[in-house]
Amino acid sequence: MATKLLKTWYHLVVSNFLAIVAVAFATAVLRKGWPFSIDGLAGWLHAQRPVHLATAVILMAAVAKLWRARQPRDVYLVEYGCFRPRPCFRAPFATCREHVHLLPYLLADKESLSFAIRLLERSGLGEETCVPYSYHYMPPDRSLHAAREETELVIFSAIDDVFARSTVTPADIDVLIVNCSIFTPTPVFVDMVVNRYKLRAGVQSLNLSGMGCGAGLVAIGLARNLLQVAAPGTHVLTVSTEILSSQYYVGSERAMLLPNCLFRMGAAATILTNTAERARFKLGRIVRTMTAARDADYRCIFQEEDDKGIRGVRLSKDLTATAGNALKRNIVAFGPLVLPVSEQLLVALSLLKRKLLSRRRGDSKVRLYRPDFRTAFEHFCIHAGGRAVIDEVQRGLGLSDEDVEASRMTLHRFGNTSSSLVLYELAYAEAKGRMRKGDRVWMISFGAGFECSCVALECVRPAADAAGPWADCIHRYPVQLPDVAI
Ligand SMILES: CC(C)(COP(=O)(O)OP(=O)(O)OC[C@H]1O[C@@H](n2cnc3c(N)ncnc32)[C@H](O)[C@@H]1OP(=O)(O)O)[C@@H](O)C(=O)NCCC(=O)NCCSC(=O)CC(=O)O
Repeated sequence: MATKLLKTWYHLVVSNFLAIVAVAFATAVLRKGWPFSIDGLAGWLHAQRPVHLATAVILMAAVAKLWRARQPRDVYLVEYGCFRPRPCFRAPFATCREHVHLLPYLLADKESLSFAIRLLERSGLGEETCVPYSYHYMPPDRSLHAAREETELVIFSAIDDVFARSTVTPADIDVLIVNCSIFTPTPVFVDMVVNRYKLRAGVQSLNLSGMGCGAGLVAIGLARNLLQVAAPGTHVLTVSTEILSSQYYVGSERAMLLPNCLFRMGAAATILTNTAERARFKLGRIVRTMTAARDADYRCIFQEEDDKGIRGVRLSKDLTATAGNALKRNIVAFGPLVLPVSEQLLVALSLLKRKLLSRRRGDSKVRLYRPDFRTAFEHFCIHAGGRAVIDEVQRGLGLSDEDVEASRMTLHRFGNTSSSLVLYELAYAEAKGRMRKGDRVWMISFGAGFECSCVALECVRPAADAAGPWADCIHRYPVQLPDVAI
């Protein structure tokens, strides 16, 4: 109790140190110079030549305007929308179990069969996650036609949702960014969207592919960069998805079977702009870290053919450790931008202590202080790549079960929907009514490459209702997750 109180006082004093010094200084100056005479000041101004006063005012106004113009514009999230799958797409465990028992290549390899079932049951996914129509066929329909059908369903639903929730119309969109990692048809996704919503001929469009689950935040970062220098009132529409139909792995290699168990259908769309009206969130700091220079990291999520020439995506067993390391590197840059001074001071002191002790005793094992990110954020949206990925981030950042609830529940309800996941998690916090004006959100994503992106948001206006992907089930969450420790 006493330690908690001490910590609160410490944060209060250190975080407001500059303000405290400024007030003390101003008081000292006032005490020395008091009493000021208004008449004296008026007299002094009167004694100046009017032309000098006017020049000074104009000069100050020009400098202020120039300074303001050189500042990057603030960027806002106007609204976001997510694809909500209908119950007919559900893939309960019983159906998955039955289906894998009907796949001849898995039947021939009993070990891989039981491995796939065991992983599914321990993955953190629930009974209501959804897969595209193509997966409900036996064997799965991996045709281009099926993939295109899935694409149109998920991305148009997400875009319809975001337009329905905001006053922005398709005619207002100036820039369009769509990301999908594995599947890239021709014409590409942006053309599909332009065609469907009849966007203006001059719309700038970008398609991001092959970047895995991290691409959703990469798209938001790209939109932010464009909006910071664009004319006021510019609107960017981003769409994040992963199309599964053509990617179902029909072999028996464990590391390549894992994506079949984890990935589920989903998509999310956001509208961003650079004026504050109509905004729901203000974008804060964004930091992206690439670790692809390390061979192991580069091959961590790898699309290739197995021994039998069957194409799939191999997920390395080291993925969670790789994600943890990438996040650590990211935090080195992100932390100082978002943490309060009081936390940064504690990190600096522990660094100093380690340096001194290692010099004196050769003891380099002094633990560094782990900053408390809960002093900087009220909500955490961690890419729910799998149960172990959330475990790793929770452990690494020292977060509580409540802090990672949105991630675990999203994995349970929707599965790993790839780059759209973090927006489903944001929707969870909003649907639960936990988001308040001024609340800060930390989004963390990982993606093939390997890379880690962090985005900070501040809530300007919470959602008016719980409509969205969680509308029909939020009352059942949080659910008790099965204990898989044994
Ligand atoms: C899959 C799990 C739920 C399984 O958890 P468990 O509690 O069962 O325990 P576990 O980790 O020991 O694994 C159980 C068994 O699976 C094996 N196993 C685990 N991961 C494996 C892998 N990648 N390749 C091959 N085998 C693997 C283990 O060796 C062990 O085998 P045995 O029992 O024989 O010893 C978890 O490991 C997990 O969440 N892993 C991370 C999943 C992941 O990579 N997600 C990221 C997706 S990519 C992404 O999201 C980003 C992107 O696409 O860009």
